[in-house]
Amino acid sequence: MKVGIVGVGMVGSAAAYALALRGGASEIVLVDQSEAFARAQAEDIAHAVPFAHPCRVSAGGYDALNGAALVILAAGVAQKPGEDRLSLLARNAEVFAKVIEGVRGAAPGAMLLVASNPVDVMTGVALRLSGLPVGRVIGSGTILDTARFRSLLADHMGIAAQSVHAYVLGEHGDSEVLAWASARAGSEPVARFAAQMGAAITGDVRARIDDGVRRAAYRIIEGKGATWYGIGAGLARIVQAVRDDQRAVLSVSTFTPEVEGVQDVALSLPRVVGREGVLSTLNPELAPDEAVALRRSAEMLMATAEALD
Ligand SMILES: NC(=O)C1=CN([C@@H]2O[C@H](COP(=O)(O)OP(=O)(O)OC[C@H]3O[C@@H](n4cnc5c(N)ncnc54)[C@H](O)[C@@H]3O)[C@@H](O)[C@H]2O)C=CC1
Ligand SMILES: CC(=O)C(=O)O
Repeated sequence: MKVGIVGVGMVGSAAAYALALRGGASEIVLVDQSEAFARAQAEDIAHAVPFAHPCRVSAGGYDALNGAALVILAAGVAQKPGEDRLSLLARNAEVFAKVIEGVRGAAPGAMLLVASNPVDVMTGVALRLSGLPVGRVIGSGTILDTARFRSLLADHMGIAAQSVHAYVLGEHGDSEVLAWASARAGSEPVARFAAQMGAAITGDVRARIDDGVRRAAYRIIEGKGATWYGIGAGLARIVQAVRDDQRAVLSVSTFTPEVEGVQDVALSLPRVVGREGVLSTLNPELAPDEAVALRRSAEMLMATAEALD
């Protein structure tokens, strides 16, 4: 499958690298406002290919995206230390106006996978500008937050993150909702599993994990300027679900007709992802406080998207 990536800074290049290492694409084309920068990234990533899977890595202008089945959008500005994701909206919406015109001109059939922040609102922007069907415009949403949640729960219980099934819902951002009530380890509710492992999930543990997930980006950006490895792997995971029609359950963002009484908003819920993009949406069991928090997150995202119009 040919995959394009527009915006090949930290996030776009990490996605390309993860795709190359995982064998997630037969061809990867990098596009950036600086073509020289994209060429340098492509050359560097191509040198990892002999250690991984066969894949052609190149760079070019928008026309090089012709024939791409999926294009990752990671162009625009990123947060500075202390800045929140929503503050990027006006600048990145302007960037998307140009980027989506270029992508649609060269690869009208390509599915769009949005990473630029604030990713939920940008997913709505991409949907509107592209005119594509809803299921073919996917935001990476909380795929990264869900990975952070699973990783912290797994560390606490001393088990593999792959054995933890727990999702972060709503906004990829400050109002996100950790869905504790539906979290499982193996087949057990996570609290029961943790108690059996001698690692009870006390109020303090829960607060520490919540902070660990919700504030992760702020801490990492403070420490090294940006985040890229986690999201790079998350984007590659979504691409593989599409490429292999895996029907994997992933927390990704897409335009949602109704959630907790809020209509027509892009946010994350667990979705079944396959070749045609988002195939269906699951509504996980929520505790009453989680349902209220999800409604608030949805309302905030909707108000933000409306303010942009
Ligand atoms: N969804 C998620 O979980 C995550 C999202 N992000 C977001 O991803 C985006 C990219 O972040 P980084 O890679 O760290 O930033 P970066 O600054 O390293 O890279 C952005 C790239 O976009 C390019 N660009 C800007 N305007 C463009 C245009 N009009 N056309 C083509 N290329 C253009 C720049 O030249 C640059 O190479 C940010 O919005 C950031 O907040 C970052 C981490 C996680
Ligand atoms: C920057 C960002 O959105 C993240 O690492 O979660």
